[in-house]
Amino acid sequence: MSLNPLYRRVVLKASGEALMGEQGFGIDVSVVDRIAADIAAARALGVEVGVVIGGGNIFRGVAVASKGGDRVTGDHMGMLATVINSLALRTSLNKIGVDAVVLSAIAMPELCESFSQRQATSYMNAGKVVIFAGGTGNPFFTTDSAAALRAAEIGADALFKGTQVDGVYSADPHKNKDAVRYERLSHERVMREGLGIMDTAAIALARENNIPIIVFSIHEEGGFAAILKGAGHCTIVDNDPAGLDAVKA
Ligand SMILES: Nc1ncnc2c1ncn2[C@@H]1O[C@H](COP(=O)(O)OP(=O)(O)O)[C@@H](O)[C@H]1O
Ligand SMILES: O=c1ccn([C@@H]2O[C@H](COP(=O)(O)OP(=O)(O)O)[C@@H](O)[C@H]2O)c(=O)[nH]1
Repeated sequence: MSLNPLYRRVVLKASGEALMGEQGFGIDVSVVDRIAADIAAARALGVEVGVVIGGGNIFRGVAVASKGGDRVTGDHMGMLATVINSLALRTSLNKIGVDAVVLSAIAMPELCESFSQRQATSYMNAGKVVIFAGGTGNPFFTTDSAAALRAAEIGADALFKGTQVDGVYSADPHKNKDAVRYERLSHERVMREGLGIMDTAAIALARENNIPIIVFSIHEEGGFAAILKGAGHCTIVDNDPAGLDAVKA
């Protein structure tokens, strides 16, 4: 049976902040369970899925630095937060019968395996959901950059950014109610206009490796699989082969 998803292998970047639900901090298990169900639906289409989760629901290094603390230690704490979130997602996936493994950029063998490109590729070939924990393993980076990096390393066809908003806008829609949503635009334009949906390092890495970025709302139940079937609501950021540069919704 061919289900013909748009992409064969993808990396999903799931917002850390989304995991806290209405609580304002930490992990709301019902939200993690729902994201796990969305990943299961993507797997059911035959798509190989790698996942990077943020840590903003628990800790961000910049928050320490802004109060005069040590940025590097703060970033270490942020990376640990992504491991906590990754373990929560693995639990939710296993609970519904999805085979999932956590590979961490920071070695912590009692909790999970360490990341290597070879091991990650081998698990993905075997149909496991691979959760990339610990970001890039380096301070001064973000989980968006980690997602772009892992997508390049495992040869993903697309990077899905599941975030708080339903696409890329002409300005931050949380700050500007007149912002217009794009249907499609180039990596180059996102960088040129400083559209703050993802950090520039992540966009640049995706552009250099010709990886499209699909920006969609992580809060939309079933949104991930719907986009994979060509039906969902999102913005596609790609290398603009048609020379369109940007198409407004
Ligand atoms: N041009 C833009 N289009 C869409 N969102 C934007 C834009 N500029 C800034 N944002 C903001 O970026 C946020 C997502 O970025 P980020 O902090 O990386 O979230 P996440 O927690 O999902 O990783 C959105 O919630 C939105 O408020
Ligand atoms: O490669 C990385 C990835 C993450 N972080 C730290 O982990 C925190 C949580 O990640 P992020 O802010 O990307 O999470 P999200 O915004 O998706 O919740 C960051 O603020 C950084 O402090 C880091 O130092 N290096």
